Amino acid sequence: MSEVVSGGTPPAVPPGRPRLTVLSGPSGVGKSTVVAHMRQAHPEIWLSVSATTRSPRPGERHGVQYFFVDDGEFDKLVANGELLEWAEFAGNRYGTPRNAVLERLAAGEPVLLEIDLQGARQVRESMPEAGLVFLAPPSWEELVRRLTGRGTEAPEVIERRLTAARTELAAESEFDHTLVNTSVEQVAAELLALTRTS
Ligand SMILES: Nc1nc2c(ncn2[C@@H]2O[C@H](COP(=O)(O)OP(=O)(O)O)[C@@H](O)[C@H]2O)c(=O)[nH]1
Ligand SMILES: Nc1ncnc2c1ncn2[C@@H]1O[C@H](COP(=O)(O)OP(=O)(O)O)[C@@H](O)[C@H]1O
Repeated sequence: MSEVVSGGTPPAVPPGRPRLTVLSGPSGVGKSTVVAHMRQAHPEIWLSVSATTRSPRPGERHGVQYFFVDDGEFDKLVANGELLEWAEFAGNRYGTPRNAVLERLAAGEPVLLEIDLQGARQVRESMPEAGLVFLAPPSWEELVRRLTGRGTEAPEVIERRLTAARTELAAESEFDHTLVNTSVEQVAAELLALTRTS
């Protein structure tokens, strides 16, 4: 007869070893770059694809970087409870589709969310076992350089994002871990370690 240890299926996420990791940090700090670098070598880390009302940048594709939806569609996602969290950021709305995340977690796979501070706070409330990681710039000047140098936003959009960045940088202490994005390779390795143990 096989031994019954706890009388049930073990939880997909053992206590103290959450497999849900949230990565936040100011726009332009390098979140997408670091995540892409990590996932190139470790595609098993599943990255949630968010819904957003912002317009695609050149090269972005529906269902890859984001699900690009209009205001009405986003309203429906909210009304139907289909989002795990959502927030308005610099004039657009962004949200994490709930079911896909829960399915991956139930399957025991490591899940990564790349979301803003407001979203990170909501996840902390609804899924306190999540590991919250803050990606910080080496300096304010370097953040401005990266955001401007990326060349994807108009000057007034950059200004909005830098205003949000001040609030986000001030909230760093709410996170479980801070990684400073000086070297993409190094930070990607540190993030990988956190997705496994955070
Ligand atoms: N709350 C929340 N924030 C998101 C979500 N998806 C993306 N974001 C955040 O929205 C902000 C703007 O994203 P984006 O327009 O792609 O600009 P970028 O991060 O500067 O490349 C970033 O802080 C993202 O992390 C989401 O599903 N929920
Ligand atoms: N460690 C780094 N050193 C120098 N430039 C970086 C580094 N990480 C990212 N970048 C650059 O900074 C810009 C913003 O990076 P991105 O990944 O788009 O940021 P985010 O996703 O946080 O908005 C990009 O042009 C990217 O190539």
